[in-house]
Parts: sequence; C-alpha cells; structure tokens
Amino acid sequence: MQLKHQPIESVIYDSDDSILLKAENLSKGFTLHNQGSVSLSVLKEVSLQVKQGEGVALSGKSGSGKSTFMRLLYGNYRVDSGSIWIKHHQNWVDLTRLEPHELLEVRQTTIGYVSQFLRVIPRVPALEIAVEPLLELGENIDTAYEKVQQLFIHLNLPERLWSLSPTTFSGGEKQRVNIARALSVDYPILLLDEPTSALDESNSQAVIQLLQERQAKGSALIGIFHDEGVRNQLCLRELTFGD
Ligand SMILES: Nc1ncnc2c1ncn2[C@@H]1O[C@H](COP(=O)(O)OP(=O)(O)OP(=O)(O)O)[C@@H](O)[C@H]1O
Repeated sequence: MQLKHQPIESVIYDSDDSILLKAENLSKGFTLHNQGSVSLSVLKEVSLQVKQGEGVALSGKSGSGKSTFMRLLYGNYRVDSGSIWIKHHQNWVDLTRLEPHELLEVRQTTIGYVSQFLRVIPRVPALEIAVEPLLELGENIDTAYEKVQQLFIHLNLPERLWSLSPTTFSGGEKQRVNIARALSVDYPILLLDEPTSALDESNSQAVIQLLQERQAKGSALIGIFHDEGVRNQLCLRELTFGD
C-alpha cells in the first residue's frame, strides 16, 4: 500500500521497540459553563503503555472516565496535562501537540477507532462507506473493494445490503459495517468502544476472530468491553478507572 506520510517529528524515546503507545500522566476535567461553571475532574494523572499485540481493557464504574480516556487517545478531547506518545511509522509523535492535519494523518494510518455507532450518510451505500478509509490512503480501487467485501463476508453481512445505504439497517448490521470500515486498514493501534454491543453470539465471535488476527499480526487493542467473555478473549491487561 502506498502511504503519503512524511515524518512529523522524531524523538529518541524508548529502547523497547515493541511499544506503540505511551500515555503519560493524563489529566482531564470539564467546566460546565452553562451550569454555574462547575468544574468536574474526571482523569488525574493516568498513564498507560501498550505494546504490539497487547489487549488492554478499560474498566471501571459508569462515569469513571473510560470513554473520556479513549477520546483523549484519539485526539477528540484535548488533555489538560500529560502526553500521548504514538509510534507513527518509525517516529514518535505526541498526539497532544499535533496540528489538526497531522492528527488526521496519524488517524489515517496508525490509530483506528471502532465507535459503537456508525455515522450513516444518507444515500451512500454500505460498501462505499466501508471502503472510504482505504481509498483515502490511495489504495487501488479493486483491491480496496475486494478487501471490504471479504470483511463483509466474514462478518456475515448479507450481500443484498451491500449496495444499500445503512440508514435503515438494524443496529447489528450498522455495527458490522462500522467494524469493516475500521478494520479495512491495518492500523497498528485500534481503539474499540463496545465493538460487539449490538451483535449476537456468532457475529460477536466473527468480530473477535478478526481482532485476534490483528493482534497476532502485532496490532495493539485498547477498548471498553462490557461483555466479560469478549474482554477476556482479547485482553490480558486491564486499566481500571475510578476508586
Ligand atoms: N463533554 C463533556 N462535558 C462535560 N462532562 C463530561 C463530558 N464528557 C464526559 N463528561 C463527564 O465525565 C465523566 C466520565 O464520563 P465518561 O463518559 O468518560 O465515563 P465512562 O466511564 O465511559 O462511563 P460509561 O461506562 O457510563 O459509558 C462523567 O461524569 C461525565 O458526565
């Protein structure tokens, strides 16, 4: 696959070559401006280091900050303090200091995000939604479509749905389109927000199998999994939030 990447920033960092992500002392709070400027401290100095092929489950009570932490790792929220070092190709970059176009570049090739819900675009067929990240990377059209079709087949998404817009799909069908989209690119780091929440047992297993294959190839998984069975099949480590 052809990548358009140019190095963003190089630092001499860690001697362990297998580390892909290093979050250091992340703190995050919110100020509720429309509610008397109440301050809410959610994360205090949270650190995490993740290596190739590892799975780390984010756990803790509802409201303890799991989603907030994941959003920080994807650059959706700004940190109050701390650093998020990501191995982007052969360079270490601090996600908290990237320009918006640099962040987009890191998201295109290095860090993928499987959200719980598919952002449906009216009138755009499932196949086109799922193939978009690969085409943006400059992948050959036939190869890109072939890859996504194979993912759809693996995920048991009926072929009659492929050319339809997911607007009317069931929750589980939308989730499988979303997973195919996110797994079409071989991201070294995958963030997973309840990737099987809308799926039945056999479809969940199909997703778990794909994710395990990615792990075997070296991808690191960081995710929120309320289903203990799913969590245990993917993660040997846990980062617990709250008290
Ligand atoms: N954008 C925001 N503005 C204000 N408060 C927020 C915002 N995002 C999260 N919070 C607050 O931060 C706290 C942590 O929320 P978060 O969604 O990270 O928890 P969680 O552990 O993922 O919960 P759940 O398991 O219920 O999804 C909550 O008290 C929530 O209200």
